[in-house]
Amino acid sequence: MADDETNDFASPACFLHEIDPAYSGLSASMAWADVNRWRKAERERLIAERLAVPADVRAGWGEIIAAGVLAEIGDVSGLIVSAYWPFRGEPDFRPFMEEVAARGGRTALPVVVEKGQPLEFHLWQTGEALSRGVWNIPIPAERRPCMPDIVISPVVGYDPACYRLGYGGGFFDRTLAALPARPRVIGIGYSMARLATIHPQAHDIPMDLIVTEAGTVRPQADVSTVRALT
Ligand SMILES: Nc1nc2c(c(=O)[nH]1)N(C=O)[C@@H](CNc1ccc(C(=O)N[C@@H](CCC(=O)O)C(=O)O)cc1)CN2
Ligand SMILES: Nc1ncnc2c1ncn2[C@@H]1O[C@H](COP(=O)(O)OP(=O)(O)OP(=O)(O)O)[C@@H](O)[C@H]1O
Repeated sequence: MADDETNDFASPACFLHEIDPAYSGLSASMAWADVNRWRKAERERLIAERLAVPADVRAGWGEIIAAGVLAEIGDVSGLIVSAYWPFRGEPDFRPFMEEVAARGGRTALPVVVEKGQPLEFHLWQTGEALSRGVWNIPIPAERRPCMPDIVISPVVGYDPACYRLGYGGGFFDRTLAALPARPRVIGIGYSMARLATIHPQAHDIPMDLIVTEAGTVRPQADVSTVRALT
């Protein structure tokens, strides 16, 4: 057979582009090995792109995002809110933690106990001592494990179904899967971190919503559910 005859059949026609991007089912379009490779490359690209944004612009976006989260969570008195110590150009949520404390909430930081294991959350508020944990990430010096009511989860990338791409440790997914009660999980990031899909896998757990400087993203499935009910 001549080459040009086989070419018609070399790869099947792909209609994936016709699938509604709101489709939040698991990605069957790529094998995990390919998804994993793609995620590695996307993480590098997204981190490099956000670090290329001037620090003062990022800081301005961070303030807008923090205000958006505060508006979203409302009254936090009596609640435990976990945030994070920022690195690699993540929005700086330390002022947010101060604001939560000023409003009567308690704050916590995530702690990597061991690679491949769920995170722990430990109470920490501004001014309290920090020590260095795994990967030198600052963690509370005093160990006071807690169960947060709200978890703020910084994203490297996100998609319209509110799936989160992180740094590749699988920590938040493992943690949410292991917690006895599910906290409210708010992903936060710059709108430039948006991806059409992160190619969700069985282990990926979507955020309840994602707050960016350009607005709030809720899983599109919710939108169609609401439409279907009205
Ligand atoms: N600010 C902040 N703190 C956080 C998180 C976060 O996303 N942001 N985490 C959210 O989960 C946890 C830390 N997650 C991390 C996951 C991977 C790497 C990391 O450096 N990974 C290496 C690869 C390591 C490996 O493959 O073994 C790398 O990227 O070079 C760092 C932190 C807890 N603390
Ligand atoms: N609940 C789980 N149980 C076991 N392995 C898991 C679980 N969740 C994630 N993993 C594994 O962790 C690895 C990284 O997953 P993934 O690419 O989703 O990380 P990520 O969400 O970007 O990272 P992070 O949450 O640390 O920021 C994968 O190999 C995945 O199979």
